[in-house]
Amino acid sequence: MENAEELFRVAVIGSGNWGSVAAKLIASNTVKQSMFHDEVRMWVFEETLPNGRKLSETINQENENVKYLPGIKLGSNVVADPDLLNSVKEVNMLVFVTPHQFVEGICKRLVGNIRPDAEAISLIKGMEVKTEGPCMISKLISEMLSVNCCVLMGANIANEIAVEKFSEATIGYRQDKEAAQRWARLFSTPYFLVSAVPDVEGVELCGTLKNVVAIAAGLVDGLDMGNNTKAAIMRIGLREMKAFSKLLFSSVKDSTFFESCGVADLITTCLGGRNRRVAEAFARSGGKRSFDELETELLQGQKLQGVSTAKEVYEVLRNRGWQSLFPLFTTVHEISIGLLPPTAIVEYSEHARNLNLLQGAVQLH
Ligand SMILES: NC(=O)c1ccc[n+]([C@@H]2O[C@H](COP(=O)([O-])OP(=O)(O)OC[C@H]3O[C@@H](n4cnc5c(N)ncnc54)[C@H](O)[C@@H]3O)[C@@H](O)[C@H]2O)c1
Ligand SMILES: O=P(O)(O)OC[C@H](O)CO
Repeated sequence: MENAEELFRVAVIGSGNWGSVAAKLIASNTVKQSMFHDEVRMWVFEETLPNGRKLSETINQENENVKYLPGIKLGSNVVADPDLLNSVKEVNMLVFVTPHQFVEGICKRLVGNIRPDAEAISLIKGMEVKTEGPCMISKLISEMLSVNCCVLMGANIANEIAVEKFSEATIGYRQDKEAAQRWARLFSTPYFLVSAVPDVEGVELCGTLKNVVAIAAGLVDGLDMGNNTKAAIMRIGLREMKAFSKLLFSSVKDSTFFESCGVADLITTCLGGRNRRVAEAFARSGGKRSFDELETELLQGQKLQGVSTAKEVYEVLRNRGWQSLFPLFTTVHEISIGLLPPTAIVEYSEHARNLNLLQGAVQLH
């Protein structure tokens, strides 16, 4: 902070389903806590609604995101703004919450246009794959904008938090514990319990990779395989999440997988998430309808992260010759591009062999 008495000003960059709930959570705190400026700006990727009105105008008039979070009041101190650069003016706490595929473009526009003392947090579950290797979204934000970037992930189906049902979340931070505590103060409410761990990569990889496992869980639902099969998929998936994370970053801690961002998010997403839902419909179509088509039909503008993340993970596996070590991740991608039928997710003989390999290759216990 340039001036010790200056209040922290927050902007939420993104206004989808989770972005809108994040704005609501934050707005309920900024009005109560004197360290924060009351107003919360929310950048809106502008669109015209079927009634001809602009989404941002409607949000400001009705205090509701009628497209991505209908029926929920955001708080009168949330101000929607379709102008990205204006939305971050004077802001020193930037909350990134868009589908991961749009972040790089957004950051390019923000370069040179944010406060030098700004700090960031990413609620985005996903990664990018560059020629030099995988790049987590928090690192992309941090490097492009020269800001410290924490992450917040957890068992957080947005529609449930919107109606204030109790849930937990995990902040991952690198060194700046004070910043992590400030983020925790900004997000915590009696129904949204936030804790912080010094493991950015572990927290972010949990949130990212569980979306691939959720696609697998949706496939077994669509094949009517039952609960035992789904539990097996979740167990194998968790094991691959942990092995992949530790191979990429030796600093990732085992304990992170027992936080909300780990096993809890995996469970909620595999039971009730959008990735699961669309994958179920894909399997029920026998793989004949594409994920893109089903996403458009079922989610009405909301975005899946699991299919693109499976592709990104697959690229990493292929580049490093690790495919046979990660049969579930590999199979999800090959099913999603039509190389294998949906039933391949439960053809286990090869998986079992490969899981033994995995145990030998990676220190799992
Ligand atoms: N929805 C949830 O329950 C939930 C919970 C936790 C984390 N997340 C994560 O939060 C992130 C954001 O998800 P969400 O649910 O808020 O979004 P969403 O899927 O509901 O909405 C899609 C958003 O993308 C915007 N968009 C479309 N095209 C764009 C473009 N070209 N450039 C920029 N924006 C564009 C839309 O306007 C909309 O705001 C994702 O990484 C997701 O995995 C979601
Ligand atoms: O609806 P999904 O599958 O995008 O998952 C939502 C959240 O990530 C659950 O924590």
